[in-house]
Amino acid sequence: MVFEDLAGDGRGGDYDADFGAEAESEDGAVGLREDGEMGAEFRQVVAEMTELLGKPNLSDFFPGLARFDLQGVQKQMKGLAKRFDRIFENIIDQRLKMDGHGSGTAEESADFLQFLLKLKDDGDAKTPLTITHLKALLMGMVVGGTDTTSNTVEFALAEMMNKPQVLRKAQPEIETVVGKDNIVEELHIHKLPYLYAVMKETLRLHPALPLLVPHCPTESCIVGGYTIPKGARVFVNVWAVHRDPSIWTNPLEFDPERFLGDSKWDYSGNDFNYFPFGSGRRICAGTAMAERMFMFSLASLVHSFDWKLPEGERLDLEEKFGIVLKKKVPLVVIPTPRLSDPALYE
Ligand code: HEM
Repeated sequence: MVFEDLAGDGRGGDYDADFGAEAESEDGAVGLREDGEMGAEFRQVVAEMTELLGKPNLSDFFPGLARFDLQGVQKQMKGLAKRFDRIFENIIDQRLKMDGHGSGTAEESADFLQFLLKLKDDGDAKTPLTITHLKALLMGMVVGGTDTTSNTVEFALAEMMNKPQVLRKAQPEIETVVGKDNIVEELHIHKLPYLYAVMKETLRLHPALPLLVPHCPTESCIVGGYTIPKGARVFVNVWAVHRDPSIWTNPLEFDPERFLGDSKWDYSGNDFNYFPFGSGRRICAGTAMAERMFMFSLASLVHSFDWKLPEGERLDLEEKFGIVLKKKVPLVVIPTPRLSDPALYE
């Protein structure tokens, strides 16, 4: 197994050519053929949407030109939104059909979607949850939470391989909590302070959204002596703040230790020296999930495998700047199992 392209975007060529995963079902409905194909299409739409979100759009800078959609960004985005919608409808339909047959299958797989559908059915007359809300929520989660988290895990592993003493410290910590005869489970991840420091340090050096998301004041205001006019597009360069030598000692060094002990840094959004998840009312809605996904993925990778670079490969930590920060060259590494029982890998 080669661990590569965590972001799932190592694609090239013509995306539309791949958008052929549709088939006419017996009842004439157009649907996606197989779960696997749906998964591939899904990953592709997420990647395309993330890329498009980061594309500078003339219409944002010259609103008078917006109706011409000169770069076709709006048109492309509408197309992607339709593709997303179709995928979600398919998944929801499948789930509702399972429910309808009363086979018990849906109950067995009581997952987040199941929970949302129940919430919709139970209904709250004051703030009803409709299928449209539900689809919007799922879209927010996948667009906001997929590439951000996977890119952070990829950077963390790359940094750990670049600094083997970090890996050598993380592995025994996990081993003590989990055991070499066991795989990582969610209950373990709260007992790994060193790995948590690795996560914080990765988010300092490589914040997944280096300029946060564009903000726009509803009223003119003065910040630090500068007037920010109503409606201005404001980018906050958290990437630069996280590397500011007046705040951080050796800012360019990957050093998880700085987040250990009585470290005062947290990312609750109250400290404008360290805020990888943003701040205020629009702070990341998925911080808790990001923590769990990151910690679970990285702990599992580091606990279950030793990692090395392919023969002759050089470790490259360069970043590709965009609205979502990612590695310029995807990490390609070779895992070697390290757990005591091969059955744990089945
Ligand atoms: C390492 C992982 C992640 C990082 C670094 C991150 C970072 C951010 C940042 C910086 C913002 C903008 C905050 C601002 O401008 O002040 C944001 C917004 C958001 N994030 Fe995340 N995020 C991550 C994972 C997730 C996950 C897993 C989800 C969903 C499950 C998620 C959902 C959202 C949503 C919905 C918003 C928009 C919130 C709003 O505008 O009210 N994020 N995120």
